[in-house]
Amino acid sequence: MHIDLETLVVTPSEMAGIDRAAADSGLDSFALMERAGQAVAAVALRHHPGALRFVVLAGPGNNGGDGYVAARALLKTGCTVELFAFGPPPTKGDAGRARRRYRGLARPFVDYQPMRGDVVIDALFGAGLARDLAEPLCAAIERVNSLAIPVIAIDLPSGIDGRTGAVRGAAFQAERTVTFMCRKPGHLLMPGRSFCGSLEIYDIGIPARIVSAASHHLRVNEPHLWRMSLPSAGIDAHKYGHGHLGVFSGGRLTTGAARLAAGAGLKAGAGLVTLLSPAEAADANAAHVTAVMVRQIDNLAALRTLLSDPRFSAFALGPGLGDFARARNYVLALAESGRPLVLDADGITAFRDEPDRLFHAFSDGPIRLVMTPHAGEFARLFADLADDATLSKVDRARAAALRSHAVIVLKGADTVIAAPDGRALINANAPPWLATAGSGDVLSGVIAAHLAQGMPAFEAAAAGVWRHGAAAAAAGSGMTAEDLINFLNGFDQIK
Ligand SMILES: NC(=O)C1=CN([C@@H]2O[C@H](COP(=O)(O)OP(=O)(O)OC[C@H]3O[C@@H](n4cnc5c(N)ncnc54)[C@H](O)[C@@H]3O)[C@@H](O)[C@H]2O)[C@H](O)CC1
Ligand SMILES: [K+]
Repeated sequence: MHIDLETLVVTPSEMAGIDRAAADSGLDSFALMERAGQAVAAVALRHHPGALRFVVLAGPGNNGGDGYVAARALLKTGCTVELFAFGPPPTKGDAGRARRRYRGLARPFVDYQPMRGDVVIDALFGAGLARDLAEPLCAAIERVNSLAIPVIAIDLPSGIDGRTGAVRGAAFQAERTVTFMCRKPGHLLMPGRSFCGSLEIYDIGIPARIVSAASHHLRVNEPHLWRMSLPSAGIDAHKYGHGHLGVFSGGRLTTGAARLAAGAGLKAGAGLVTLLSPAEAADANAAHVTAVMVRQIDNLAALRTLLSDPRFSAFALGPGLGDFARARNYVLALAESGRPLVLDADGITAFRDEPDRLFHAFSDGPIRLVMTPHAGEFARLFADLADDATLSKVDRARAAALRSHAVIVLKGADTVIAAPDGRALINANAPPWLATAGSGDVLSGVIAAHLAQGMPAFEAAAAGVWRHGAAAAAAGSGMTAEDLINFLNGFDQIK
């Protein structure tokens, strides 16, 4: 069986379990540290062959151990290396052994004076960072950052929490980060991701089956994880029609958001898309669309009539909707109808006073609700999860998915997609300029189009988030939400 470590993401505590399992299986743990440190030295030499001096900042744990190995390897090549040790130098275990094999000088950390021309190997803390950094660490890190000294971080930039991506006091702004076997959440979640520089993942020889057995269904969002669920995928193509997507429009002055979602839905592959518009906005909508259709829906009775047509295969509700009471009534009717639904923006906010009513409505049967909140909307439905500072973004999305029996797309530069069964993905293909007015409406439309074509909710959401990011990357900076729609690629072009 092929185990894919490329997309796997493991938390620091899972990684510690992996280390133990590797040792229990007879693997030489010092050999792992040797390979880790040697890999870092090789990266340093490859990228900085002309460094005036390599400065290894070594902490008291195994991250420091990797640093001693790297320092020894760099010394051996004739480079100038200085090592500054923070805290009690390791004496026991692999790190102690690595320290003893390093024959150079170890100076106290406080002696380090950052200088231009240095290349810093950051071996202070990795997976074992347990609390906020204090002085003199913070001041030294800030000084290195302010001098723009290139930093090669071992495993994680020191100060970045590997589980959450949070900055604990201060963190190195690394030029590159060398990690081992697979990524950690802190490499992908913000702000951690922005401190890592370019990330190199090095195989230090832990068998993939050991890594995978200790991991818990967290991955980076990549097409091969959902490609087989795409409507056009190979021999399954006949299973799916292209569906009919209904997108609810707001009132007279707030129709644009729904039109963006509808246009995106059509471009993303829904066979038919109809804007479901209140009377006051029907003319405005009709005047603006061509391939997208418009149908007047003014009340629950009209919606129920529409729902008696089985060809409507999915809905999107929320962008620009405005009227919360109407939103709640419609959502509950949609839930009853069994149709899949993307709930966004006002559709989410509409349930702020009674989230359980929403969750209850979708609590039975297969997952058919996808919610796409940004952090603020998330807090309206899941205040306790939003307030719990111990939770990572992944933990929050997972807990919310479980509670709501929905797929949660918790948006941001590091969008997390989570399912009630615990599967979770961190998205990493979105450029910063995707944060533009209307881009969330486009995302709703794309995901809803996938649902309309019969994709399961988790895959529909994951594919939607990825295609949305890819479209933004293709559109380039300065794009608008309309451009984003035009740059949505067909399924056949997803590599
Ligand atoms: N399989 C692997 O991935 C391998 C990883 N290696 C490296 O080992 C580290 C993790 O080592 P660990 O000893 O568990 O933790 P750290 O070295 O990161 O830190 C623990 C050390 O630091 C002290 N400490 C923690 N937080 C603070 C703080 N805020 N201020 C001061 N001191 C702090 C704590 O008390 C401990 O003493 C992993 O990242 C890899 O680099 C192996 O080398 C190869 C196998
Ligand atoms: K580090």
